[in-house]
Amino acid sequence: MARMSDRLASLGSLAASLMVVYAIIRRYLPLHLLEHSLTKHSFRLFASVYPYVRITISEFSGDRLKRSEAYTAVEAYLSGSCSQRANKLKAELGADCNSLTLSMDEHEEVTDDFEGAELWWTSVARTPRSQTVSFFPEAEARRHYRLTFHRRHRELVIGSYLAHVLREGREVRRRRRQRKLYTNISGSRSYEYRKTMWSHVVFDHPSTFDTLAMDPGKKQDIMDDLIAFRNGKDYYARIGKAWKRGYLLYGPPGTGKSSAIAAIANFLDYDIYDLELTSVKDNTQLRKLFIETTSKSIIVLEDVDCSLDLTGKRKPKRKKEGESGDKAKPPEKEDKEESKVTLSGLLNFIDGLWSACGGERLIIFTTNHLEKLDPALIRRGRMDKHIEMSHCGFEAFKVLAKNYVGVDAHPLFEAVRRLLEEVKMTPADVAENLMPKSAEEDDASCLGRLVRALEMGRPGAAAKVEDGSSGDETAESELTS
Ligand SMILES: Nc1ncnc2c1ncn2[C@@H]1O[C@H](COP(=O)(O)OP(=O)(O)OP(=O)(O)O)[C@@H](O)[C@H]1O
Ligand SMILES: [Mg+2]
Repeated sequence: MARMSDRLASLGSLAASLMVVYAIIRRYLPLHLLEHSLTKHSFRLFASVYPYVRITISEFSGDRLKRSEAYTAVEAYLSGSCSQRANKLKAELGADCNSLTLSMDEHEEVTDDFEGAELWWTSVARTPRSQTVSFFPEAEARRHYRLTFHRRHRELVIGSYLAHVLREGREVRRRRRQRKLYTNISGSRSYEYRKTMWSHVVFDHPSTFDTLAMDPGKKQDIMDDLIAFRNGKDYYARIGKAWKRGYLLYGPPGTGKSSAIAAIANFLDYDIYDLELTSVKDNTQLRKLFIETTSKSIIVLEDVDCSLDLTGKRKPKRKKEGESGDKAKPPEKEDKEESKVTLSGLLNFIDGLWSACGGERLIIFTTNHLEKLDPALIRRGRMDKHIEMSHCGFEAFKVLAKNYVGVDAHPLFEAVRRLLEEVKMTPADVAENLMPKSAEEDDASCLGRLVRALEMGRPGAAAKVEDGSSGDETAESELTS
């Protein structure tokens, strides 16, 4: 594949000949009256023999405040191909701080192919000839990418290649970016003075569908649904529905609702907006919060039954079984001041006209008490998919056993299977029993602890312990063997 610089070298000799001819004409003929028109014509003549078109993409647009999105997309697009083709590369620390991201160094050229057309990208940096002293000389350089291609590819480049570069470049940037976990809880209440109502940290939760313990069929169903949603842009447009989907995760505490949300975010590679309703002043603020969310994100309302009661008057959040009412309840005054988000405001938030802006958002509610929720809030269309997170079954146990003690099969599995049919234990409790308590503890010991805990949970187990009789003789013999 010929480099653009080689092709330009041969064109250069043609241009040089033309310039010599032009210089001779200028020297010997009184052309001052005709100079303007001749210059124009000589350029036309040169353009007619110069078959290449150039497009320049500058780093900063007019105001120089923000890097142009087109430039960053081209930079990301080229970083993939340049690592294989360019000779001079620049390396910077990537978003994960563990790897280096490569990009083309200045005045370097790479060749690209697109549908049979050959195109050349050059990275150019020019330092302005000003004498001003800058503390950041690097930042002063004006950079741009130059795309050069044969004029016969003009339609292809303008019609589809540039869109391809933008799309691919954005995708590369998306893959490299760090995902974020946003919250609307803020130390200061003066949202008005801040640029955004959300604050964020880097989202780095290790939960995935591989580590999530649930029935494999149910898990696959959720994953298929998520894939259909992520690829559903055209479908949603065709059926006239905003590109968003509601999930309701319900089940007792410790069954993996929050873990499932993290697994979904990791699976889709989306950001999470964790919405704390009790910190939202009113419906207007709720709408603002929604508008400020970006696409490719999950908006989460945890324990929605505790955030808003069915009459629209909010209750303090996080008031769960075992928690004292006083602890969870905010001061009286604050309650009165902030009880302005209504049920209808929340319904609007989920599927009002504003909720369609931006697209590609998943809204997930979690609750421990499905029966407490207003049917309007969870009807299909608002919460399209209802997922029950239930007590640990044998299949879910196998996932936990693999993750926590690294075993796929063990003689104690049969006892666990029988006991799980009888005893309701949450995956959180199963996981806690399986977790080795010291570096020396082996898999049999961890599984044995789980079997004993399950035995204790059997109906009437306490009475049997008191009268000295054993619960499950088979399990007992497997444990001692
Ligand atoms: N299905 C599961 N798969 C894997 N781990 C689980 C699962 N359920 C619970 N766990 C473990 O138990 C812990 C608590 O789970 P999680 O916070 O997801 O429960 P939850 O349903 O959100 O509970 P709550 O209703 O109290 O918010 C997690 O840190 C995780 O390690
Ligand atoms: Mg939770």
